[in-house]
Amino acid sequence: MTMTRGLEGVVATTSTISSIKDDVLMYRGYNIQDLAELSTFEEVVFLLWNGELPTADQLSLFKGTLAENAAVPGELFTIMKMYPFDHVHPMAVLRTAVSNLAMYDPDAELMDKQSNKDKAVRIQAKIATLVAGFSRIRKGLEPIAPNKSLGFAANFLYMLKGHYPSETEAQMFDKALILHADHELNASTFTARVCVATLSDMYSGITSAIGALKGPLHGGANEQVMHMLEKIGSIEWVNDYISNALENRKKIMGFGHRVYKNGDPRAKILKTMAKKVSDLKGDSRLYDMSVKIEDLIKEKKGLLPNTDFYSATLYHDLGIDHDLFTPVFAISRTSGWAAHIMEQYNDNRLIRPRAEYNGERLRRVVPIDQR
Ligand SMILES: CC(=O)SCCNC(=O)CCNC(=O)[C@H](O)C(C)(C)COP(=O)(O)OP(=O)(O)OC[C@H]1O[C@@H](n2cnc3c(N)ncnc32)[C@H](O)[C@@H]1OP(=O)(O)O
Ligand SMILES: O=C([O-])CC(=O)C(=O)O
Repeated sequence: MTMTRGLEGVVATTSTISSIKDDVLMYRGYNIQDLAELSTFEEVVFLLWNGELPTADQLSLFKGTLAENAAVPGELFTIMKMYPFDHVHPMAVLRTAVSNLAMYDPDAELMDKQSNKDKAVRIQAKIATLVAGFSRIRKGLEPIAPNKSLGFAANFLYMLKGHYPSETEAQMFDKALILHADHELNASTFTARVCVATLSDMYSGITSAIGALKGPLHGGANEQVMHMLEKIGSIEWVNDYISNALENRKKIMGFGHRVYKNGDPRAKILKTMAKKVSDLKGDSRLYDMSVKIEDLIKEKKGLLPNTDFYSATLYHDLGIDHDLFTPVFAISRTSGWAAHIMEQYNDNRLIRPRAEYNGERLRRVVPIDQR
């Protein structure tokens, strides 16, 4: 048996959903740069789940189905109102809420292909409503019902803020959703696949994936990037902060990647988007700080930003609360998780690696009165 720490370089499955090769990320063979430029999040979700981009008719039907399924049972919001808002993290709320959602789905345990596809639609549609609803509830506001005439991205921003986003805001958010939708066998997707490979249900798979995404080494890094920017405060303090952090061997959130060694292609696109939105806002303070941090980390450590770095500035400038950055990531990644869950079911085998035991051996049990 060979042991690889953190499973680095281990190929654990085959997949037709997304690929990373020579630092190019593709969904179903399409470069994400092209998808971000020429498609919408709904088209990408359809692509991930069906293997093909939709025709205009298919897209219209799919968008309608998502919109029809966006409302969540009122009981869920009643339960949310009882959460202790002062210390609960929105990712903990989301993890619980998605698990709770299963209780209100009479088909939660059905395992045939069509039932799983229908469940994927329901979870994808409702997860945005759950995040927006919680955000309002904790501010003492009532959740806003989904607006069926809006696209997925615009509807989320509308339910979150209570007013319609501008076309540019909706477009930038839509592209961010596209860029976060899937990423091969990242930790949360692997978690989802391990979970459902026991033939557990899709809600369990998505719930466990949310738990894995929450961590700061994975999706939780985008919120931590914002904490860092807040702590630094101003561009003139970047040098001191970063030098000090590196001297103390602290990890800089939003930098480094297990797979990309020459840069995360999503970070480059998100950087351009963050610039556009900060220009639009007329306040480039965070963007300028971010660029300086990027230059310094590259120079001092040779590390490049990952998807969580510039998405933080972008989400901030889109007016999203900082602790909702990771739930927003989860909204998008639900599409990828669901695609992988369905792929796992299609050719399932229990995922059960081995551990190389390196603890003590052949110990004698001493009775309790002699210990
Ligand atoms: C959507 C996503 O999940 S993208 C990733 C989001 N996570 C982050 O941004 C958190 C910060 N980054 C990291 O912790 C890492 O780069 C990870 C978790 C992304 C990848 O981890 P691994 O592949 O296991 O790399 P590992 O943590 O072993 O790092 C290798 C070396 O680079 C250093 N390094 C890696 N990332 C960073 C960083 N962000 N800041 C400072 N040093 C770093 C490590 O300290 C280590 O150095 P050493 O060999 O001298 O000890
Ligand atoms: O692939 C990874 O390890 C992490 C990542 O970038 C993602 O999930 O988007």
